[in-house]
Amino acid sequence: MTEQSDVKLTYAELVGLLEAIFLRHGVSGDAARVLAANCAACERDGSFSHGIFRMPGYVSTLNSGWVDGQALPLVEDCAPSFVRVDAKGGFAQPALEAARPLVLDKVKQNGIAVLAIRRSHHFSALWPDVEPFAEQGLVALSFVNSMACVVPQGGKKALFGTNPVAFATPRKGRPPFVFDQASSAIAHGDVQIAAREGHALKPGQGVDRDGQPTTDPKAVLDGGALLPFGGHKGSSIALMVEILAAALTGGHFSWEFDWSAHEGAQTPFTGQLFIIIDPERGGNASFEARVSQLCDMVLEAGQDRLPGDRRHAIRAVAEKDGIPLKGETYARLKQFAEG
Ligand SMILES: NC(=O)C1=CN([C@@H]2O[C@H](COP(=O)(O)OP(=O)(O)OC[C@H]3O[C@@H](n4cnc5c(N)ncnc54)[C@H](OP(=O)(O)O)[C@@H]3O)[C@@H](O)[C@H]2O)C=CC1
Ligand SMILES: O=C([O-])C1=[NH+]CCC1
Repeated sequence: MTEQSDVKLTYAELVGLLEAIFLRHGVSGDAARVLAANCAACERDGSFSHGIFRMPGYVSTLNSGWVDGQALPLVEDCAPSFVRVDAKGGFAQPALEAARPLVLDKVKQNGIAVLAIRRSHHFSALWPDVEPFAEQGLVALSFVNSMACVVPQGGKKALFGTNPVAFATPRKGRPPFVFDQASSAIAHGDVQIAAREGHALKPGQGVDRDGQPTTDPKAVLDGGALLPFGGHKGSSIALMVEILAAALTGGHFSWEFDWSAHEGAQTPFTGQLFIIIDPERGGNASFEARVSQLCDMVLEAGQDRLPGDRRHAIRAVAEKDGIPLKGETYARLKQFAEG
């Protein structure tokens, strides 16, 4: 195999390579492990806008000093069902890991827990944050805001982030049902990929720097903005995410942080909120079976597939054959890890 030929890595091999990159660029051992597993899982599952495509952005952000890879999250037990974490300018996922035992304990005791993370950087997909809760039999919701690049419905100024919402629930006999979606018409990562690959956007996804509708991803990235999905409805969801992920947690709104002094910085410095529920407290012993039944009914009613089906199909192939990487991408990752 030459450096330039395509390669296939196991999940463990990809995690190891990404972990070496994070460590090489100043991230603590605990955080490097969490971030590498997160990013490798995105690549394995075909979440390509948040898999290894993001590694140059992680590296340039770490090199810029914008994020603290060594931050030690401070976990605060503030009420019977409320946990707060100050991520102290580090990444959100290690903050979640630091809080997880206390959150699970509170859900067990009280049936529900809210986890509010502030002063955190989130640069990934949300589904890896919620899916593990559902694998433990819990229902989980999460909200994270990002960087101002979405204009409110009918507006002229980018104010909201692309602000995704993720939901996960266990279901009987199958992997959890999970959806994870931006509140913009398209995620910023997919606009970057479209620009790189020379694809046009769909009408209604973005505007140029003069506020005129455009399908040119470069015009969106060069001073333009994205639109909320579904007009005023997506706009309200984006607004709600700002309230839950930033106002409620004590993090920055998407328009509030200033990274201009950190050339190469790409990770939004905001907040993240989780709501975790024990469905057993609903008193319905057949909850998981009811969810499965509902999912079947949706397919029977004519929907092509359910959210998560694409990811699980790609994951199954990756688990059998390995995670495919282009040779040049693999070579670049090795350079990041070694050079
Ligand atoms: N950290 C951050 O600040 C941000 C992160 N993001 C991330 O970007 C990623 C992409 O977001 P977005 O572009 O909105 O995602 P998509 O529109 O691609 O997918 C959204 C959800 O809908 C499902 N889905 C897609 N197509 C169909 C279909 N035809 N039928 C049924 N279900 C379908 C997906 O499942 P499946 O995965 O199986 O295709 C997924 O759960 C997300 O993971 C999000 O968390 C976005 C914005 C900001
Ligand atoms: O794709 C996206 O919109 C983003 N991903 C990380 C920050 C914003």
